[in-house]
Amino acid sequence: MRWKRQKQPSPTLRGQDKMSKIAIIAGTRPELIKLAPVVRALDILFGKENVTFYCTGQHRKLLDQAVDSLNIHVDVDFKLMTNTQSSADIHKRVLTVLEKEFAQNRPEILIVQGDTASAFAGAMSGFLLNIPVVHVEAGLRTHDLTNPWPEEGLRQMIARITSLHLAPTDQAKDNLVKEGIHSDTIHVVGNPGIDSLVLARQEPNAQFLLKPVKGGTKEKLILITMHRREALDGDLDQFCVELAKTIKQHSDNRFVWPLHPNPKVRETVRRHFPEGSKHLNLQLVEPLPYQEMITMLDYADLVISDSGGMQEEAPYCGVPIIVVRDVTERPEIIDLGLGCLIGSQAKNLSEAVTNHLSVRPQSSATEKWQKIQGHGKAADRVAEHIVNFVNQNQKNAYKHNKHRHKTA
Ligand SMILES: CC(=O)N[C@H]1[C@@H](OP(=O)(O)OP(=O)(O)OC[C@H]2O[C@@H](n3ccc(=O)[nH]c3=O)[C@H](O)[C@@H]2O)O[C@H](CO)[C@@H](O)[C@@H]1O
Repeated sequence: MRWKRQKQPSPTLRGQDKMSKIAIIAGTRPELIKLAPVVRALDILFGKENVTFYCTGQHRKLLDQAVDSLNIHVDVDFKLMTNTQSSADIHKRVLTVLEKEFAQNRPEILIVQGDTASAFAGAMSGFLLNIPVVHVEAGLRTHDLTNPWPEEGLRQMIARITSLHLAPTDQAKDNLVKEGIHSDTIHVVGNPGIDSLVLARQEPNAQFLLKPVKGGTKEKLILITMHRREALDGDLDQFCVELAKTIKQHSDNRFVWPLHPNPKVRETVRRHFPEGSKHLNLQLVEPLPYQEMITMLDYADLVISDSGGMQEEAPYCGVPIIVVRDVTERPEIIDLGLGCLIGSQAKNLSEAVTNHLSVRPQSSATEKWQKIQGHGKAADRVAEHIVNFVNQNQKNAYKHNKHRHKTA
């Protein structure tokens, strides 16, 4: 996927005395996928030289794969990941490097996305240095601090220290208002991750799909991703038990599972499906480059997943999703009949697969979800609100300075 980072600022900003410096922080694959279109839109409005895309390197391999696949340029990569990193450790190191960086290159605003350690520590560094924080994907909630863990807690804490909340949906905005966030500071913008998806669908990469597994022509393709941390103490084990039954009962269909690199995920999965064992209709593969993943998704008949992004992307492509969790922060997809929640123990997985393979989601429901997600134009809305926010901040600062000079 190709996009250019342009140098000329738009007319919207030409009247300004000084060009604003914008910092954007990402640390993981999904943040990169969702922020790449935002970086591109901000480059156009503010000029590339005023937009710095920082990468903490919280997740190395998946992040590098996404950088390549999205062809996005990272300006500063802190390369923080270690093999033994704990959650506290990564938070501490992100805070430390950003404090040092911003002491030298202070941005006017700082943008974070979602609910990762990089997003939280990034927001915290802005808060502590008195730099206004903009939160993309604000307001997603399960209201259960253990699920997803630690993401739900991180999202809620980011909201407390954010100045501009860019919510993907009306529901997300309502969640924030109920938490006492002033509605003037919240804007519903859709999901910029879908902008990346729309672009990826324009250049399908079907390499992986061309490799036949069984030679069957009527087989349906079921795509699996599973990696939630709260599932690693038992639920993932139970999921594998249910999956083993399911692939047997659906032996005419093909199941493909790109395995997350987390060693705990791999070790659990390999205990149930050892390398070299004959599960002819289950393929365990390496994580797919983003573009191949989206092509695969477009070909898929069903998705089974605990991922946040997959809950947005599958329904967008009209592919039903079985969500292997107890709660979801994207209840709209269940309400619209685009998927179901079967619980983190995946009881009745096989039955759910049968049901979803026999009925496709209604196209009117898919269209509603596509509209909610912003039709691939969310990044422009994000950028527009950021321009207004920056302009407003500069006006306020000007008034404040004038007042100070008068009273001095
Ligand atoms: C439960 C939850 O909501 N979790 C959060 C989590 O992401 P989330 O749970 O979405 O994280 P994942 O690691 O599942 O990433 C999903 C993304 O990776 C892509 N993919 C997946 C497998 C593969 O082999 N190749 C590939 O490219 C998918 O197409 C999707 O775009 O952090 C995100 C970033 O802050 C947030 O937006 C989400 O809210």
